[in-house]
Amino acid sequence: MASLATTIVPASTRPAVLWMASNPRSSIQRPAPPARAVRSKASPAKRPAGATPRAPSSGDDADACRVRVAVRLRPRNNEDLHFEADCVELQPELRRLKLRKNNWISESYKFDEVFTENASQKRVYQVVAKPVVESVLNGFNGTVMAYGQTGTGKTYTIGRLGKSDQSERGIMVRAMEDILVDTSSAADTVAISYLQIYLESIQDLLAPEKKNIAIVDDPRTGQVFLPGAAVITVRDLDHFQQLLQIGESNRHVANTTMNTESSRSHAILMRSSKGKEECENIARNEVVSGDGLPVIIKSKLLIVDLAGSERIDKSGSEGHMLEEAKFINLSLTSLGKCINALSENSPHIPTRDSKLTRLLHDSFGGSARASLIITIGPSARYYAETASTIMFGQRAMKVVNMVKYKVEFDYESQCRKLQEQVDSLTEESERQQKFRSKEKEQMEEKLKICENSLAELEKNLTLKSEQHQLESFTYQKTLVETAQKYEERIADLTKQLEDMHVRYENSEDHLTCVQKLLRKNEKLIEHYQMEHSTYQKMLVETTQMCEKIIADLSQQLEEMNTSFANPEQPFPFDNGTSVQVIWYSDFHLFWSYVFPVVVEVGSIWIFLPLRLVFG
Ligand SMILES: Nc1ncnc2c1ncn2[C@@H]1O[C@H](COP(=O)(O)OP(=O)(O)OP(=O)(O)O)[C@@H](O)[C@H]1O
Repeated sequence: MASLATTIVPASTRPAVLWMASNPRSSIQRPAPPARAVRSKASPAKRPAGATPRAPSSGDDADACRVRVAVRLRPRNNEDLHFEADCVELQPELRRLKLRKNNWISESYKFDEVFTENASQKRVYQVVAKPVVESVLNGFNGTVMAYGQTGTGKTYTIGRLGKSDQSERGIMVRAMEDILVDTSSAADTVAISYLQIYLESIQDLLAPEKKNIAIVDDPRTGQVFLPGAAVITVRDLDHFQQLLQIGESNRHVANTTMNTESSRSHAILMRSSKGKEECENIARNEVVSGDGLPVIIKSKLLIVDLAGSERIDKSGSEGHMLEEAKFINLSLTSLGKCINALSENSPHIPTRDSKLTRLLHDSFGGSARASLIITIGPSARYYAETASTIMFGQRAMKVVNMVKYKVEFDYESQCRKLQEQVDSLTEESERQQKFRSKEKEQMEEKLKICENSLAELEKNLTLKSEQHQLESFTYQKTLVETAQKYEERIADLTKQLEDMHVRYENSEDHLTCVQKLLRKNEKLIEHYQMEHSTYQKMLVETTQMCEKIIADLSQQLEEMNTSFANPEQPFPFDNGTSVQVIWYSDFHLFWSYVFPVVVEVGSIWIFLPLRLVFG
């Protein structure tokens, strides 16, 4: 069994990895789907449903699952210009590389692709990484790894951000670009972890406080996990580039004689994803037989930027850097051993020798589709390092992966779905309960209002009834009283009537009496009239007589006055006789006035009743 340890020249290193998800529980082996374009947002491609699970064994199948290896030549740098001789000659059209040991000895090596120093980043991605990315998007695990001597362009090829110049973008950014284009569904997620293996300790480049992260193997499926690593969901490409930048700033880098920015750790970017539509497809057609459980395919992509191998005597590493270089070379040697074992179909693969090989256990030489790009410099000065790298690539080309299609029942999603249903039902139930209790409260309130109204009505009714009773009583009383009054009145009236009858009868009697009296009075009137006329006659006569007397007397008086005035003339009543008349007017009788007339004649008083009768 050939060992890479013997072929890899101990040197400095700087590895990096991008990791994409896997299914830890159930896996079903399936053949690799034919390579095709990365799915577009508009029409996401489905994995062929009829693929039959089987492990590649030989011939075309074995070749289809073989690790693809491309070699990339770095352009000359200032140091290379000092050495005129190149040790490599590329024949890209033949996919061959000629390695010249000296002017006489040279060897040719065939690779899956040979990139000259003029090869663009885009072309490198399309040839080396894109098929793996497509494979990952179809549900397979995939690994892209860069290996090479320090300063030959691994980080340039893998991790270049290309923010200012998009054409400079490396494999990590371009892979994520394709993944994000494919991950259009809201159900799909893209999450990454970015780690470094530094001094045999796995550290989180996105959460630097996480050091010495443990590797967990699933003995049943052979899957590798890093449960302690931060998993960040990628929002978009800008976000991803920011994450890469953060990771790069946390990566251990040193200035060596061979590279001013030499990575002192292996960087590993892991990307995990899951596709709902594919799961449904598989659930319907292939995997699930009527149990109705959703399945999910998780695929994992690892992009690894290995630390560069370096010869300590050439890199000039000392002290801590020397310590770093030893660890780097140790892990790379361990990787070489594993690749040797894999290339020779050895029953034992010493993956447990280093953190790097443990981490790559299921991704390189495991169940993943893998591509390796080896980077070399042109200078003959580094012939041995270049030769070692080429041999590493040549052995890697013999590694055949057992590409597996990872399917697992999506208990988590099913559980989440059921939980959502339970939550929704609970929410609905609570809502209903709230509604019912609110309704109950409202009903109780209404009932209370009704009861109050009823009580009020009853009260009013009682009051009214009492009032009515009182009124009725009063009315009855009044009625009785009125009846009594009427009865009394009737009695009175009856009595009055009787009285009136009596009086009428009496008045009739009286009338008869009056009539009788009238008749009597008529006679009396007649009598009185007669009497009146008699008296009138008498009055006239008396009056006449009195007037005569008065006249006589007046004459006598006159004569007497004359006598008094003439004393020689004798007074008619010289004998002393005088006459005086006295009148009384207030004396009257029925229908007549009686005037008493007193006449004094001499010493005799004569009383004369004078009666006036009015007819
Ligand atoms: N194809 C290329 N075109 C242009 N420049 C390149 C190319 N490859 C490498 N370089 C340059 O060479 C230098 C070293 O490259 P890089 O750091 O990528 O090497 P490395 O293999 O990652 O080294 P290390 O292992 O020490 O980290 C960088 O300045 C880089 O820009």
